[in-house]
Formats: sequence, C-alpha cells, structure tokens
Amino acid sequence: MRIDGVSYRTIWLASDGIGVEIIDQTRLPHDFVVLTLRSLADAETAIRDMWVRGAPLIGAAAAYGMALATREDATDAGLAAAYARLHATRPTAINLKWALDEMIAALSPLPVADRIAAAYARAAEICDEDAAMNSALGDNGCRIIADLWAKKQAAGGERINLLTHCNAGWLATVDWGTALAPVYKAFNAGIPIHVWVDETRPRNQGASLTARELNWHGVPHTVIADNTGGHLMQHGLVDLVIVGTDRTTRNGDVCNKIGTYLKALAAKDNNVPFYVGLPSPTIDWTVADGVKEIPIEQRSAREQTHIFGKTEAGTVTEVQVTPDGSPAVNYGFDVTPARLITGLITERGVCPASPEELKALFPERG
Ligand SMILES: CSC[C@@H](O)[C@@H](O)C(=O)COP(=O)(O)O
Repeated sequence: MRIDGVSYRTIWLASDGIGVEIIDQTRLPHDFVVLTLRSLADAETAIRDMWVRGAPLIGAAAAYGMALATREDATDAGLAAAYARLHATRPTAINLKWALDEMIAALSPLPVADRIAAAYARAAEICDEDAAMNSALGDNGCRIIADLWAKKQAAGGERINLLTHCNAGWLATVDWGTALAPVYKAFNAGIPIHVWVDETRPRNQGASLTARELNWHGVPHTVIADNTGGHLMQHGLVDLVIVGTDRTTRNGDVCNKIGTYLKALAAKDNNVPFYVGLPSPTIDWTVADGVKEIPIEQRSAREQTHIFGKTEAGTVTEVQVTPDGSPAVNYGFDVTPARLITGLITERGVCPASPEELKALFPERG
C-alpha cells in the first residue's frame, strides 16, 4: 500500500534488526504514527489494546511477539510462557493461535542458541506469506467483480457498488487486505467500483480505517451508518457484499465483526451475493458449528458509551454518547451461518461455504 508515494506494510522489522515497527491504528484516521515494539510485553499490549488489529495482522504481530520473547527467554519454558501470554490477548481471531503454533513448530526442535535468529526468520516468512495469500485471493475475488461488472455494463450500469463491514483491508493484514484485496485489484484493473463503508460501531473500524485506506488509494467510497445497508440493498444500490473473517469453521460458518450477520440476512432477502475473503490460516479446522463453538470477545463497555473524534479546532478527543449510569455491553463479533454465504474467496480459489467444498480446496487440512 502506498501512502503519499511511500510503500508500507502494516508491520516490519526496525532498522536495528530487533524492534518491530507498526502503525498505531488507534490514532487513525487523523494521525499516522509508527510505534516500535521492543519486548514481549509491548507485543502483548499492541494486540490487546488494538494498536494492531484484524485477524491476519494479529497473527503476524503475535509471530513477531514470539521473536521478541526469544530475546528475553528462548528456553522451552520461556516459549511456553510467551505463547500463553500472547494467546490470551484476544480470543476470537484464530490467526493468533495459528501463528503461535507455527512459531512453536519452527523453534521447538532447535537448540536454544539458534532460536532468536530462527524466530525472526519465521516471523518474516509469515508476513510474506500473508501478503502473497491476500494478493492471490484478491485476484480470485477480482474475477467475481469483473463478471458482475460485465453484466452490469451490458445492462447500462455505470459502476459496481460493493458493501463492506469493519476493516478487512490492508490495515487488517500485512498487505492487500482480505475483503478489500479484490477491490484494490478491480480498481487497479480499471473497473469502476464504489464501496459502501459501514461505519462499524462501536470502534468504527469502517469509518476510521476502511475509509482511510480507500481514501489513500483513491477508491471511490461512501461511509454509511451501520443500519443503512438493508435499505440500499432493497433499492438495488448494492451489487455485492464482501467482508473479512476472524475465524471460519470447517463447515463454512463465518465469524466476523459484530453486525456482519445482519448484513448477510439483508443480502439473502434481496438476492445480493454475499462473499467472504479469507486466507487459509483463518480457517479453524477444529471447529464445526460457529455459533456454538467460537468464543466471542466482549470488550470494555466504554467503547460503546464513548466515541473518539476530531473537533473543529483539530484536536482528537473522546466524548460520552450515553447518559450517565446507562449500562452498555460490547460483543465484538457474531457468526454468519454458512447457508447465508454465496462463496468463500481464498488464495486457492472461490468455493461455496460447505464442509465438502472447503475440504476439496484444502485436501491436506480437511
Ligand atoms: C482481514 S480482517 C477480517 C476481520 O479480522 C475484520 O473484519 C474484523 O472483524 C477485525 O476486527 P478487529 O476487532 O478490528 O480486530
């Protein structure tokens, strides 16, 4: 992703070869701030407090967290303690556990003295693999958009209108994004595309992050209140929905940011195709029924009762939106059952959301 002519990933090794640099996503969209993580504790805080967020980026940050941890204690006991601390930071995105397991598999067989270098090497590989998978799934999703555009253009349409929820773009991954990778590929290929951006209360990942990155890339978009999508679909103003996912079960149930399920219901009722973009580390092969089995993160009620914004004077500040004393609850995710999903867009291709089709695409895992 390029910002003001400079190419960025969302996470990279600092020039000293030790620290890990990230973009502080809590400061976006108003301020672009790069932070350096120097310890296991820094990585833990960065994930838990959502300086970095989005399933694939959480996994990449956890991998580098393990690398930082090896500098503090690379023994088996040290690795196990680091695994436990990082694993406890956020419960829903399965990429976190996937990346930690990858790191343990790479490090455990090695002598302790070799583990620091190996940990940094595997973390860098995980980042490269994420970028490559997302690029490939972007190509696969772009073909869906191109087909829809060919039909719409033949019928006299002027542009493709795509709706997305939360931020499943470049900022949620190492590069490209998941739901937004097909958008960037389509835009780069000259397909006229416009994105309806759900604001995504309570943390506003749509309004603050998706809008920010589409804006950086020059993709036409419009931010909408979370409840607007159904109305737009009823009036033919949405050609397709693409969202990301924090965990997809082997049956094809999709867990994603709270509110995704309601968009899928509205899409089904209006015959709007509803797709999910996901790199394969987001599939949890150990889980079948997403509603019953996926742990749903509950975050601080303050994220619901308060909101950040920029004043006319240019100061970023937090204000309270609820009356004093009103309780609030903050579920982070919900599960969209496979029956509501048109297709899963992966790095290997697009498949219906079913156990048989997922297994056929990933025979070595299923
Ligand atoms: C490629 S990202 C897919 C999901 O991780 C994304 O849509 C999402 O729900 C992110 O949630 P967040 O709570 O911001 O980490």
